[in-house]
Amino acid sequence: MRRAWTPDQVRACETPLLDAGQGDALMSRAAAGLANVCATELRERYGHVYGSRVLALVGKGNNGGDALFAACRLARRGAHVTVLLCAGRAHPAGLRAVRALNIDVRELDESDDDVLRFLLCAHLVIDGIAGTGARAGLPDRLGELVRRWRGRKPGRQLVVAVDVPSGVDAGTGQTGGSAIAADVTVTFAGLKTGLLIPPAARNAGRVEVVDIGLELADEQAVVLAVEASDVAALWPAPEPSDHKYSRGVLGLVAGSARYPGAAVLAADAAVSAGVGMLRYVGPDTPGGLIAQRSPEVVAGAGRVQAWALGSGVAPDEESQVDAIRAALDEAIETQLPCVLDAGAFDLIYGPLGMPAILTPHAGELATLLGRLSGTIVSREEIEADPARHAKSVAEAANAVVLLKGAHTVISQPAGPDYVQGPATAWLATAGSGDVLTGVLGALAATAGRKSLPQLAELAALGSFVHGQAALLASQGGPLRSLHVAAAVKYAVTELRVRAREEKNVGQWQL
Ligand SMILES: NC(=O)C1=CN([C@@H]2O[C@H](COP(=O)(O)OP(=O)(O)OC[C@H]3O[C@@H](n4cnc5c(N)ncnc54)[C@H](O)[C@@H]3O)[C@@H](O)[C@H]2O)[C@H](O)CC1
Ligand SMILES: [K+]
Repeated sequence: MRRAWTPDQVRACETPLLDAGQGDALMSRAAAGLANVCATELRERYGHVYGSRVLALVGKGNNGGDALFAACRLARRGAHVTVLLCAGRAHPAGLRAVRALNIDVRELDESDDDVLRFLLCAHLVIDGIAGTGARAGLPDRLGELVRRWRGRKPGRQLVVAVDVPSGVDAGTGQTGGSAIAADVTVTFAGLKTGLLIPPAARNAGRVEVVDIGLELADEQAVVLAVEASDVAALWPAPEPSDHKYSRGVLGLVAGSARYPGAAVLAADAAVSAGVGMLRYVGPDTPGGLIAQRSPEVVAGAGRVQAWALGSGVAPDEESQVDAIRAALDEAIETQLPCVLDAGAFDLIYGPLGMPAILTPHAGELATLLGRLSGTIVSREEIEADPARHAKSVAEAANAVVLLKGAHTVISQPAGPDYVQGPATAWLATAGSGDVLTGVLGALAATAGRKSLPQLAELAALGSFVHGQAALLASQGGPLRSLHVAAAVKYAVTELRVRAREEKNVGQWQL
């Protein structure tokens, strides 16, 4: 599991060490780790550190201090380093250290053209403008220069951000008018929440964590991300004694004559994800199509352990809307977990009475926000701060909210958020969401877990595996949702087999 902490949590952890006079030691470890990553990246991209042109953008705080000491280390290894002071002043000891090495130190009072020339000619730009002490957005002139640089940046140029890309809010993940877009972010002690949360997560590039001797407690992390090594342990696997009913039955109310495909895709995905049994509730079209493609599926209502409701159901499909309403009533009585999508959102007016995962995209989340809390927000506003808006709906609906997008944000009323990064942009195609509903439904039915924190973890797991299945289906090219549904089986299998091989254990032990 990837874990991230807020800047406040990191600072609280740092305070005792600073009080004990360890500040310089922390910065020196941070700078050493940063310089090592820079050197490795330079060698990989250009073959050498010696002779490479390095530009360090340096702000007035400790983030700039890290960049200055790292610049010294690179200069000692033969790099041609230029320091650009972006705020007039800078970390005093760091500045003394670069001056002692005769490193070229410039200020922002150079002309725009000169600054741009430095930016465009460097092999490597180190972004030490601001770190955890920063607000979103860069000051006006700097912001404008960074925008112009981004527009003309040479493809091979490397940008390494110190701790967080400058211009992003390290806590909330918001970006201001302009922000640095890094290839690599070298972060200290542990991930900051803004490195996982979109839109800032997009600016971070690959994130490398450098150990500087701070201990952040795993259980206090507030943003998590499921990764490949988690899947074997988290994916609900059958016991030798299981049968189809004990394994978990999913009820699916989805699709309509107008949108039959949604039901076919959700059903295919649920079967592919290894549900004990799937009961499809709905009209002959798409029922007949499902039966043709997945003969395992049983038609008609019956006992289930979870419901997946709403994909491909329009508000005027009365019989399907009634079936969703009946399923929700039953779920409230028996506390069955429900996965709600598309047409099911129209039936949500307040806190839900059963454990549920809602799977809106930004437009649907905006509608839900308006209905549940009277807040009018646009799709764009949601995309600028998805974690906050997902949390508002999670609280108002008392449910897990999985907000679909390139990054998937999973929020719950009380407990950590999860953010799953994009697997492949080819997943931006019709039917992706229906496949996800099927996967989540299968997980809810087979996991036997019902608390909202448990459902949030399942939602993150389902989202991650959905992405892995998309990678298998895509292989770097276009994909069909039907193939993503089929690939869910292979994604889970591959990750389980890999874990077994790594742990060298038998087939029932994971
Ligand atoms: N956590 C640790 O143990 C360590 C952290 N290190 C590094 O220190 C920074 C945090 O340093 P701090 O001095 O608190 O703040 P910043 O350098 O991030 O910001 C300083 C300064 O910048 C101005 N500012 C605010 N917003 C912006 C902006 N958007 N653009 C430009 N300038 C801005 C503001 O006036 C601030 O006061 C942490 O990230 C690490 O890199 C250590 O060195 C290692 C130990
Ligand atoms: K930075």
